[in-house]
Amino acid sequence: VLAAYEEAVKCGYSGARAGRLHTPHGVFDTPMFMPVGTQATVKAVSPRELKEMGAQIILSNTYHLYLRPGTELVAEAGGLHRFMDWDGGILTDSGGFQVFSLGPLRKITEEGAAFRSHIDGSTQFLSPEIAIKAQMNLGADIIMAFDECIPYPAEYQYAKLSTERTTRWAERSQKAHTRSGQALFAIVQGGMYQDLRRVSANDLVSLDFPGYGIGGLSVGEPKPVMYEMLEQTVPLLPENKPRYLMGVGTPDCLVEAVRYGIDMFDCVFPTRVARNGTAMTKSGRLVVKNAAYAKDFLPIDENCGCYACQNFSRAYIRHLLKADEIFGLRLTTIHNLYFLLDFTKKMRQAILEDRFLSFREEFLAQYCK
Ligand SMILES: CC#C[C@H]1NC(N)=Nc2cc3[nH]c(NC)nc3cc21
Ligand SMILES: [Zn+2]
Repeated sequence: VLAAYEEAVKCGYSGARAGRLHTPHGVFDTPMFMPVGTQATVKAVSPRELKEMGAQIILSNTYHLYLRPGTELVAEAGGLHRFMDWDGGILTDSGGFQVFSLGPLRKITEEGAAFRSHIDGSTQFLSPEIAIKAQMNLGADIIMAFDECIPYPAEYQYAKLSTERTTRWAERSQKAHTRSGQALFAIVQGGMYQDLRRVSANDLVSLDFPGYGIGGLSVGEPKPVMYEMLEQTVPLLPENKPRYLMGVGTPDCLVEAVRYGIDMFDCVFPTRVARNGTAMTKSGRLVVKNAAYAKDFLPIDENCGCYACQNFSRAYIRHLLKADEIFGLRLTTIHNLYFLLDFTKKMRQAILEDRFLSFREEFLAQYCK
């Protein structure tokens, strides 16, 4: 039950694999894309629409919910599933990344991170113990250890000390985690240093977690560097445990990461670009707002099975976006989420039929970032 992972099929010539993730809210297929619902909602879409498009696990952020409305309040409401009426899987991030990327940082000590709330400027403090207690209150199926995020770029010495602290904090997260039926994943750090990545992975594996996140990639480094880090790190993680590449990403990154053996992804990209009128297609991005589509009565993608493509034209969606109609954002968001969910389903099918490498070749040949 603890996010037990059973590997169904391993693709011969790469690390790609298709598996199933067991959680208290169901058994879910991997590779999987998790729509981001930072503040207990996936922006502009309802839980019913998420179900309809095939979403299995969604992500929420402890940092945001801790600051507002408060994780105790969510616990009193019956937990995050009840609060947002979502009966699928939920993964919560620990706040480690957001503390470093959102709140004006005050001070990091061995104890934890002091910061100012980006909402009201109040002084706040997160530690492994506080972040784990907050996540137990939220009641997600999978929760993340509280880590210290290495900025990019970072000096070797700084990256080394920070990675070692993340491992100590992972152990403290483990000790603070007392909720059964809920899986705690560790987060592999190490910046862009292969040796630190290997040390981080080995140290966390010896602490024995039910799954492993990989953090600090896709932060602006050249893609070959990201793939090099994956090649060095993923093989050190147990084959029978899920690997989650945090915050990634675009379809080309997904297909490469799956090739190296990544099972789970989350990314704000599809929902974020949808809100400025950009649709994702297998040939790259389509800016529906462009004048070129004013009289284009075809759907965004004729082969797409989503609600937007089945019922509406580019001209109509462009009209809504130009008129600042909320329904326009809803349609581009529905399409982008469906596109990524369907893409991971296609990758899984290709792995099961042992044709993943040709699937990857064909996709990359057609897709331009
Ligand atoms: C360094 C580090 C780290 C990771 N630590 C935690 N707790 N969450 C993350 C969320 C992310 N989103 C993105 N987007 C590119 N990268 C992420 C990295 C992390
Ligand atoms: Zn569509």
